Parts: sequence; C-alpha cells; structure tokens
Amino acid sequence: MPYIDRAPAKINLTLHVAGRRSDGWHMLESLVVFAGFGDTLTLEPDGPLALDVAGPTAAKAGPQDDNLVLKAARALAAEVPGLTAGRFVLTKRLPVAAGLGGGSADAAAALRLLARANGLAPHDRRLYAAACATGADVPVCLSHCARIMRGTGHDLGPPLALPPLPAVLVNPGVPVATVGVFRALAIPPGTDIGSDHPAEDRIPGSREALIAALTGLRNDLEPPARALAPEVGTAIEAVAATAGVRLVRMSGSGATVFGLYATPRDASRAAAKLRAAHPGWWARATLLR
Ligand SMILES: C[C@@](CO)(OP(=O)(O)O)[C@H](O)COP(=O)(O)OP(=O)(O)OC[C@H]1O[C@@H](n2ccc(N)nc2=O)[C@H](O)[C@@H]1O
Ligand SMILES: Nc1ncnc2c1ncn2[C@@H]1O[C@H](COP(=O)(O)OP(=O)(O)O)[C@@H](O)[C@H]1O
Repeated sequence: MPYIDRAPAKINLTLHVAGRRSDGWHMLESLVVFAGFGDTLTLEPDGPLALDVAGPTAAKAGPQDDNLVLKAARALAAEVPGLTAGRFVLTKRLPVAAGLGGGSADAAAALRLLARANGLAPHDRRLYAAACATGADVPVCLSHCARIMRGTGHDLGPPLALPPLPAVLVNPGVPVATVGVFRALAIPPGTDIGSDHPAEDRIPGSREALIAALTGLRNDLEPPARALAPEVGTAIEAVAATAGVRLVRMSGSGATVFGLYATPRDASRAAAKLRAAHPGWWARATLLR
C-alpha cells in the first residue's frame, strides 16, 4: 500500500515586509493559515526516486525534474544517508504560481511521506533542514498549522489555536512570479524597516476579534502585485462585492485573493456567485485554520 498525504494550500492572512538583507532576501512577518483542500501526494517506497504528476493543474507545474517534490527528496537524502526513496504520484489541483504555496505544500508532503517510509520522527530536525533547503515556504508547510512565520520563512512561531475562518479563495487565472513581486517592491538591499506585526499573544482567539485585528494589518506585496497583474485588483473588487464579506486581501505574492465571512454558508454562496460571474476564474469556499 502506498503512503498518502495531503498538501493543503497556504494562505498569508498578513504579510509585513520588515526589511531586506544585504544578500537581497526580504525579511517577512506573516500570519499563515491553511485551507481545507489542496494537492494529494502518494509514495510507493523502494526503488529509485521518481515522480508522476497528474491532475487539473499538472501541465502548469513546470518541468518534472524541477518539481519541488524531487528537490525536497534530494535535500532529505543529503541529510539522511541511505534514505529509501521511491515513486511519488502528485495529483495537482492548486493553481500554480498563485500565492498559495502549492509547490511548497507538495515538497513538505514529500518530506512527511519519506519520514514515514524511513521511520523518521515527525520532529526530526533533518526534515526541517531539508525543508529550509527546498524553499522559503516549505518549513511552515511541514506542520501546516497556523503560525507566525518570520525572517525568510525559516523562523516559525508556535502553533496558534485560531478559530476556523470561513473563506473564499479566488484566483483570476494569471500566474504571478514571486521573484518579480519582491523585485517590484524596490527596497534597496541592507534596509531595516523594522517590525510592526503583532506578536502571538496579540492575535485574538475569537473569530470576530481576529477579523477586526486583521483589518488593521496588511499584505505589503499587494500593491506591487496589483501593479504587475491588474487582475488582482479586479478579483479584490469582485470579492469585496459579495454578500457578507468581512475582509478581502491577497495571499502571498498573489494573484490569489481571499475573502473572510462570518459563516461557511456566506462563503459557499460567494464562491458560487464568483464562479458564475467569472467562469475563467478558480474560486473555492473553505475553512482556514
Ligand atoms: C511570498 C511567499 C509568502 O509566503 O509566498 P508565495 O507568494 O510564493 O506563495 C513566500 O515568502 C515565498 O516563498 P517561496 O515561494 O518558497 O519562495 P522561493 O521560491 O524560495 O523564493 C523565490 C524568490 O523570491 C525572493 N524572495 C522570497 C522570499 C523572501 N522572503 N524574500 C525574497 O526576496 C527571492 O528572490 C527568491 O529567490
Ligand atoms: N509541485 C509543484 N507545484 C507547483 N509548482 C511547482 C512545483 N514544483 C515546482 N514548481 C515551480 O514553482 C513555481 C511556483 O509555484 P507555486 O508553488 O505554485 O507558487 P506560489 O507559492 O506562488 O503559489 C512554479 O512556477 C513552478 O514552475
């Protein structure tokens, strides 16, 4: 029987840029949560490392050999001599280059599957090391629970018990390259902007108070992403016009936009309306947690 795991979409409820290191990487503070759906990954252990990619968005995920599933497996093999690999099958459903961390979620799922197949403990530091070596968002995707992520993504706060947030995720169909959005911010290397993101103890535990607190926060990548891809602004306006919406914001470097609602029913209705009005868009209702 193959091992199976899910790779849920990541959503940045907030994303503050606190500066830019002299090596060019941006220092972030971001409250990250996860959706109730995503890609699926299986591993048939034994045999050489291999990957098959299927599913509705498989064709957009780039060349097979560059897939982050394989990059993660190679990174873990470098940490764990004699690691047993095998054949992965990825069912790709998430939009690609969308600010949902799909590739990072797949890479993290690959690390969890390899850990199970090789008897590694879930908190083995070599999994974290391989996650860091694979991509900025992979460490937070390893445990896929709500946390504040800091720095370039490697510095993870403790898991947060947030109330589930009824939400709609909307992708207007344009891929947005993360590197281009950071470049468009035009922050000179070696700039310390400073921290203005609330710490864990100031993240409210009730839904109403959390949404109110989020309203005063922001995604600093939204303005440059809107300038690069005007469809982001169109999606924000469309979600903002749905009944019962409480907050609208872009996730990560875009172009996916999320809306938060008081109830799952409001979120489902909004997703149905958005799909009907924009047949070319991807729109899903979910609970973020
Ligand atoms: C912006 C975020 C927020 O969660 O998500 P996405 O929009 O990609 O989902 C992440 O920080 C993205 O993480 P990830 O998608 O893994 O980024 P990577 O592939 O490692 O980085 C792509 C490129 O973006 C730039 N980059 C990325 C992260 C960061 N903190 N500073 C940067 O300057 C770097 O030039 C890097 O080479
Ligand atoms: N498993 C994967 N799924 C999606 N994209 C992948 C994967 N592996 C590598 N990539 C590459 O990573 C890039 C970023 O994809 P993705 O993780 O979907 O972005 P984002 O984090 O912005 O949602 C894509 O352009 C694609 O070429």
